[in-house]
Amino acid sequence: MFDAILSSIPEPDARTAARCQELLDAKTKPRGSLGRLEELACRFAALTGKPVPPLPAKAVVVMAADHGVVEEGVSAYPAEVTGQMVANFARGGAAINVLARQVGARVEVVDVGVRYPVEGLEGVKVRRVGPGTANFTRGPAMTREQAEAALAVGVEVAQRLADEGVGLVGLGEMGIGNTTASSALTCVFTGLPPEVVVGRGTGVDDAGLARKVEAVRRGLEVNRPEAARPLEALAKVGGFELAGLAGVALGAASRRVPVMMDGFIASVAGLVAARLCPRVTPYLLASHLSVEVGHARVLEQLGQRPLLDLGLRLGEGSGAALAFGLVDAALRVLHEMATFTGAGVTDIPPPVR
Ligand SMILES: O=C(O)c1ccc[n+]([C@@H]2O[C@H](COP(=O)([O-])O)[C@@H](O)[C@H]2O)c1
Ligand SMILES: Cc1cc2nc[nH]c2cc1C
Repeated sequence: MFDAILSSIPEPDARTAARCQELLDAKTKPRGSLGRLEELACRFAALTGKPVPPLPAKAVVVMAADHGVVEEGVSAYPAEVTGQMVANFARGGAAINVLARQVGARVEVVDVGVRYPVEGLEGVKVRRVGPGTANFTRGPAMTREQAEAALAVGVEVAQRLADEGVGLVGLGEMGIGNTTASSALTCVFTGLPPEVVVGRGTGVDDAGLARKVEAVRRGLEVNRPEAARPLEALAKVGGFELAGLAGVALGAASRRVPVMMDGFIASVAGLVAARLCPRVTPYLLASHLSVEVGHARVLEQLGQRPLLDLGLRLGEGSGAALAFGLVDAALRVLHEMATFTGAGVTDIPPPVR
């Protein structure tokens, strides 16, 4: 089903990136002095195929779903909060609504499997694959068909956004219990044990942390997910929002749209997409480093360095929205800064290559 999408993801264009770097080197600044902003501009050039990419229209996709594993006492909050927060997103009152307004990004909220939904919300796309996943300590979280259906929702949302002119997509999520599912997937794809990967999520105490480690350990023992079978692993110990966001990454990359990951959960979704289709990897940008301990391990696997380190552990796409501001800054430099020649500033000769 995904073969056509997977083979249609274009490779980044190194020559366009080199042209972008030449243009940056002609700007009135010591060479390389805008550091990672220069890298970011060149990455956009490589991905979009344009040496001076236009400032992109931006969207954060917030996928929401629930997790059967919450029965094991792994979150500081009850499952009801997932649906209640979806209502908050719909009213524009959540952190992501505020941070998206700050950078002029739209927020697309998708219910891919909320257990206790608030019905009749305006602006929420309802694409429920199930009423939350099953408890993965007792068997698979979902069927392979459900994993594929949730992936397809994400692909469809991302491709529609691209058709509407969106040129940068952020991955956001909401799902009580989803740091437990994300930890299980991190164990699968890194080979690390649960004690190293599991963190406190919304803020569980020491007893909650111990229950979480044990739930991940049992989930791996009961389901035996394998890194070499990423779709099965996603079905066995993943979540509907994780699958949906992996689909968003694939759909965006298929349209040459860069993807800004958020914290731990959104980055695990990025890692799932990369394992399903390695060609997506260069499209994945790391916005920030979450407090959640497993996040650094996931970014290591993706070969990504986060742009920001603000002590965030919220999710919702909050860090992605904040990093959108850096993308605009990097691209504005390309568009608006004067050159040495234009401004009559003395440059040093370029190195002989
Ligand atoms: O983005 C992160 O790194 C992050 C770290 C910890 C918690 N969260 C958010 O908190 C919820 C999951 O936490 P928990 O404890 O219920 O597994 C979910 O809605 C996430 O958006 C998000
Ligand atoms: C209130 C609340 C808001 C959130 N946003 C993302 N995850 C969340 C978890 C809780 C508990």
